[in-house]
Amino acid sequence: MPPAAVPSNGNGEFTAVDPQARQSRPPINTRNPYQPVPDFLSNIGSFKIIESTLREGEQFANAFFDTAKKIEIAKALDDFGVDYIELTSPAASEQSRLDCEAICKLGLKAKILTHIRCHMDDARIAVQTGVDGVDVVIGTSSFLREHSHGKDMDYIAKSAVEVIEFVKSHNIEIRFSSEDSFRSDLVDLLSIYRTVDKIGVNRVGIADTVGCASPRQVYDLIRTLRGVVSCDIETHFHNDTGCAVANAYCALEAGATHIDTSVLGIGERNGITPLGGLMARMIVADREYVTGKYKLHKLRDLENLVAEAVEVNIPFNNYITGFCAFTHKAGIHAKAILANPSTYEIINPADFGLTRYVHFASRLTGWNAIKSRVEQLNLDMTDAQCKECTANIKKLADVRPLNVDDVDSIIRQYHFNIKTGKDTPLLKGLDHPAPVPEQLAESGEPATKKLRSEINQDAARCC
Ligand SMILES: CC(=O)SCCNC(=O)CCNC(=O)[C@H](O)C(C)(C)COP(=O)(O)OP(=O)(O)OC[C@H]1O[C@@H](n2cnc3c(N)ncnc32)[C@H](O)[C@@H]1OP(=O)(O)O
Ligand SMILES: O=C(O)CCC(=O)C(=O)O
Ligand SMILES: [Zn+2]
Repeated sequence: MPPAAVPSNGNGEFTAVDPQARQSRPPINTRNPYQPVPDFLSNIGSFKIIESTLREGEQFANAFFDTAKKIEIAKALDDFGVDYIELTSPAASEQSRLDCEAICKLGLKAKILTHIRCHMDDARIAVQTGVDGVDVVIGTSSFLREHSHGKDMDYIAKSAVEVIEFVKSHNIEIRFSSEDSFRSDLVDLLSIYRTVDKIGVNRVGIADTVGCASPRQVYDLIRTLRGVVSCDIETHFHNDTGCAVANAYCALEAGATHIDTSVLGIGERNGITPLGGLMARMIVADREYVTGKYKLHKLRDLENLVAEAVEVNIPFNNYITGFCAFTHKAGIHAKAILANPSTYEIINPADFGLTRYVHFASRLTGWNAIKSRVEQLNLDMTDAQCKECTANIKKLADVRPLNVDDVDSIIRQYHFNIKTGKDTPLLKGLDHPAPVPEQLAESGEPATKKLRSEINQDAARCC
């Protein structure tokens, strides 16, 4: 069972948000002043998602989905609001075929696609499954023509036409894609796309199969293709060189209409554009479109479902749902976040049903964060006292990692001391006499045995 994707409120003991303090804060900016200006090519505000967790995602090294899990994932994707769900080829195995039929019978809102080789044997099986559409692919780069299927461009064009016409004759949506598009000859590519567009293919697909493309290359190729075909353009980006989200965005800017994703980005090698990463990028570009179309608050559950199914943890730095994606630590950040979250947040966690956290238990903590914590604890301290108390906290934080309880007891003890008029030297906040550094380090030992993420989680609370 993977850990919760974000720091939870745990036992809920700190729902402590001071409503007064909250009201006095300026509202979060919901409109991004840097939102891109629409242009005639861009589909930033009208894209569709082809969700391939159940096809590309099944190619992830750890993936095994039984029928029940596939159905659960398909329903969750549908509920999230993806436009298409792409399934493994029914030619891959008998169970793959049966699963494809079973998912087609669910009556989901999303259109169901299956993904096949450019071959009549596969096409004949695919059209019998009940899918709404068939995604056909064949390699066009010299690598694939030589080392995969061994066919030349004439053969590819001929078989593409045959398969497309066959699928169309069954009144099923059809897409034709070139595998390894970015290492294919541009003239070959444009020529085959023009051919399939003329015979009425619904979409053409561009695939960065090896993850070699840069955003600029993507923009150039898609913009050129946009001038050649009139059908929709789907794009598929592997993440080997870290550009999968950026490439998807550039493709939309250049006129692509559909983006392939998988939950958590799972797929061959290190995978493709992650659904959550795409949502993060697109909500900044067009919040209205994204929030109007997708149930973003379901993202975390969807990711947990898939993470559990393929037995991985959600990465700490995952887009949106990584445990620290909305945790603010350094004092300078914390102060500004408390004043107006948009200062250091381009995404509002509430759009995803999530909460922001302010970390206030480290040597980087500033007095503004402590003051906010003092207010959450309903204690009465002046700014000068908050500053002195912060100095105490820093002193201990220089020796060992702290958690919320450490800081709260320093604050409470400090508060008790000032209210009772006791002399309060540094480290006066500890319940016991000021420990020497070795004792502090020792008392920190159990904490250091915890995962650092757990410690950090313990050290931050929602603001
Ligand atoms: C980039 C991508 O992710 S593409 C999608 C990948 N998806 C899959 O591979 C689905 C799962 N695959 C499978 O179950 C199997 O590979 C099958 C059933 C499709 C084919 O299995 P096999 O016949 O045993 O062949 P094998 O997998 O060893 O090799 C691939 C075969 O497909 C052919 N081929 C590869 N790509 C294509 C293509 N796009 N169009 C037509 N034929 C192709 C190859 O020439 C090779 O056939 P050959 O051995 O007769 O030369
Ligand atoms: O069919 C496609 O467009 C993409 C196939 C694929 O997974 C890839 O090329 O990486
Ligand atoms: Zn792929």
